[in-house]
Amino acid sequence: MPAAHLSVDGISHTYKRGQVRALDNLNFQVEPGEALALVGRSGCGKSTLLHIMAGLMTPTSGKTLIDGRTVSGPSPNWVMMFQKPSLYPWMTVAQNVALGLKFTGRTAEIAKRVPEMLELVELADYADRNVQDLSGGQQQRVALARSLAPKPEVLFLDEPFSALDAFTRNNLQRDVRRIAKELDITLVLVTHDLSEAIIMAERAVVLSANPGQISDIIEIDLDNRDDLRTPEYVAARTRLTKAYEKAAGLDFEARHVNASMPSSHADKNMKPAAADRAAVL
Ligand SMILES: Nc1ncnc2c1ncn2[C@@H]1O[C@H](COP(=O)(O)OP(=O)(O)OP(=O)(O)O)[C@@H](O)[C@H]1O
Repeated sequence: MPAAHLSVDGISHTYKRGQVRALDNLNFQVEPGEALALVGRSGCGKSTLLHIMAGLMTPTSGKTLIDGRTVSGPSPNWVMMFQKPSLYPWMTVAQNVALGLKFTGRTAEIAKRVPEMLELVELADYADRNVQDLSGGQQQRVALARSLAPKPEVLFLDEPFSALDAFTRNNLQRDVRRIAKELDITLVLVTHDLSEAIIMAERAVVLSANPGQISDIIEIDLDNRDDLRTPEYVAARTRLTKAYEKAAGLDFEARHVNASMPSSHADKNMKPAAADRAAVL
């Protein structure tokens, strides 16, 4: 099946009966097979938008179209991965991966598809292990295999790697991008981490907050996503950082506060703008 095209058409969303304006009239397209990142400061509406796009929430107004069909709820054709992989601890790796197919009534495909998926996420030797015995990164790979087994057209990622160490996170970012390209899956990813957006996505939608609006859409045109020292990477990083700062309304004081503060203290006792700056770095 060819990759899906997404269209976000005039999406607005409010919470608390209109008291919180989370999103205001968002319009953009995601091309078939494209990987698109949603970035912006905390509270700008990234998760709200992703949940709406995946059919897990109904917007106050507007709609998402996937290949011309209005998204009105969850579907096996578009799947979401979260920060914490929700695996069944009493089941083996293979059984967890099979669940995606079981839930969609495709049990006949399990015998062929599960080993294929485990191969893809480099866990072929772990099929009979209990998921509890796996590392956080390996568990996220199991969740990925489970999501991909029913051959979705779109994969939504809500900061799925943020709980992992830098090395594991880096490997997964590259592997998920590679797998999405191999399987011709359209990818939409929410991230706080601008490096993650650059490694994984061809474009980033940068949101400003209160209410969430599109501040910029940045092209990330890189030939080589493995080497983070190339001039292209540095240029993309600079463009995205500037767009993020503009959208977040970060000022000189925020930079100063952050520059004098160890990163382990970045979230505590810090003004919101400074905490955002920490997220950029
Ligand atoms: N259930 C809710 N009820 C009321 N307000 C909410 C609810 N969920 C989110 N909001 C508000 O909507 C706005 C957008 O929230 P959202 O979680 O989508 O932002 P975000 O960019 O994903 O934030 P973060 O990066 O911190 O996860 C924020 O002002 C938030 O406080």
